[in-house]
Amino acid sequence: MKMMGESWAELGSRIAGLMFVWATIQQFFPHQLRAYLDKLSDKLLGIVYPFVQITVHEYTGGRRNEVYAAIENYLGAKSTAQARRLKADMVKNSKSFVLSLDKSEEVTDEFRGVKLWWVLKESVRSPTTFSLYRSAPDEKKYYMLSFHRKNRDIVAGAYLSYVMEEGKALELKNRQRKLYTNKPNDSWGWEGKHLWNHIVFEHPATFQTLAMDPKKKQEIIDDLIAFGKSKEYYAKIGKAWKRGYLLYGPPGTGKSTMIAAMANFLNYDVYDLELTSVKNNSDLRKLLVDTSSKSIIVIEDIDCSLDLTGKRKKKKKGKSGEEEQNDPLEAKEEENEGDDGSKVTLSGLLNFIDGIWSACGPERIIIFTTNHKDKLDPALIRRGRMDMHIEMSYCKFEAFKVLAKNYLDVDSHPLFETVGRLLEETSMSPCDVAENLIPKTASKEVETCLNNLVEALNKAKETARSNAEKEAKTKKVSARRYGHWMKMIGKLRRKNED
Ligand SMILES: Nc1ncnc2c1ncn2[C@@H]1O[C@H](COP(=O)(O)OP(=O)(O)OP(=O)(O)O)[C@@H](O)[C@H]1O
Repeated sequence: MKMMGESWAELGSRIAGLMFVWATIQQFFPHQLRAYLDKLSDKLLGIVYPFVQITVHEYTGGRRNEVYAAIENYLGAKSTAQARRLKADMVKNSKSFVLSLDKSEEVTDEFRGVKLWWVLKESVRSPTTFSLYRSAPDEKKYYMLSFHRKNRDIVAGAYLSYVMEEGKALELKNRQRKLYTNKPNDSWGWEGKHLWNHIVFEHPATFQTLAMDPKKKQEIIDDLIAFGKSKEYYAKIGKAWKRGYLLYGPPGTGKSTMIAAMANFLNYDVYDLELTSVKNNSDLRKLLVDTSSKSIIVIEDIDCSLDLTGKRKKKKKGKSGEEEQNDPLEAKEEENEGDDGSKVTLSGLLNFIDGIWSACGPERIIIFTTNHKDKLDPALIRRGRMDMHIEMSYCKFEAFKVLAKNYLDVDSHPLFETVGRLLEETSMSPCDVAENLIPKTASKEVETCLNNLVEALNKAKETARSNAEKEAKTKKVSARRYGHWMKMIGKLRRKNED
């Protein structure tokens, strides 16, 4: 049995054939009669066949058509529910196989009350065409969309854009994400291409498994959601669509885990930029330009990557005490060279974040991590550059509950109260808490694991107390010595005065 759209498509092609014959015969009619017959045939055609068809071919100009790929994705979900015959393919860069319509299958769609029919068609490529596009296969596949001509505007305008957007979003959702690391400059490819190595990004961290204060976590999630939806807003205010996050806190508090959770949440790629292997500001710019949108660019331990503090050139004081401009050449040299031999400078990095080059692709996030926020130049982390400063702190009770759920699959236990009290009395990173929750023996009993943690927390508390005592003692001794020396100096002064 023929389907609705397919029958219309067939009827359409038959009518097209008739129209061709009609057009050939018309050549022999006088001019006035031809114009009249043209009008008449248009009217007749409108009555017999009120449908319009749009075809989208898989290959155009020898390349795979992006629109075709988007339609394939868009129809994939609908096809699963409607079509009798489906095709399963493993698509490049996709994490799962993709279901799509098989040949001559039809899918019905509805958009703002308008009914539409999609059919996948296939014809054999003619030998001449094939020789032109050797990379394309023998079969010529195309989607045919049929709809009533009264809906022409809505389909050509809103519907097709909607299909493209949805198809691209689905492609993004199904694709395999990547973790990029920058190659050393001497192994960059021809014409400065292939500047990054990549592997598949498969980090399991999510916001659900991230141990931190739930209120703070929700704030970050809300911020990310708002960012993802702010395309129009950024365009309206005339700012590049990007956002900066500074993650700071002691080692093992989850800064890297947070980045992985963010990337998984947004479905973004991650570019892990190792600043110490970047030769100069110009290479830094090239690396930035070679990143894609929907990505997170990370510079971990920014304070250790380069000595970025105080690199900004201060203006020299002139004799009059007024500030003078530096010699332009000297300024340029100093601008281009750091103290540690590396030539990436603070100003280069600032340009990287918010210079004109940083707007070369939309929807990007830049993250810096550090264990020492106070060591960073304020210019680098001021609001607007690093829009949100996120402190990753030592483990408190709320964060512990997440870890207990992750590692022991428990929501409560009589020992929770003791753990909560001890976490208030001592500082232990989530990394160390997690480490102590992992069963050390064959026994995987919750009680044993929690007791291990209590023991570790008591030990940490004791170590902290004795360290504090030692420090206080050292300070007391220093103060005594200081008093003694001050007395001696006083005595000598008095003697000299006498
Ligand atoms: N907040 C957290 N939530 C869940 N797991 C955590 C958290 N913090 C640390 N961990 C665990 O500890 C390990 C180390 O944490 P992570 O590397 O994210 O810390 P970091 O702050 O980036 O440390 P560093 O400053 O040393 O790079 C992670 O693999 C994770 O298993």
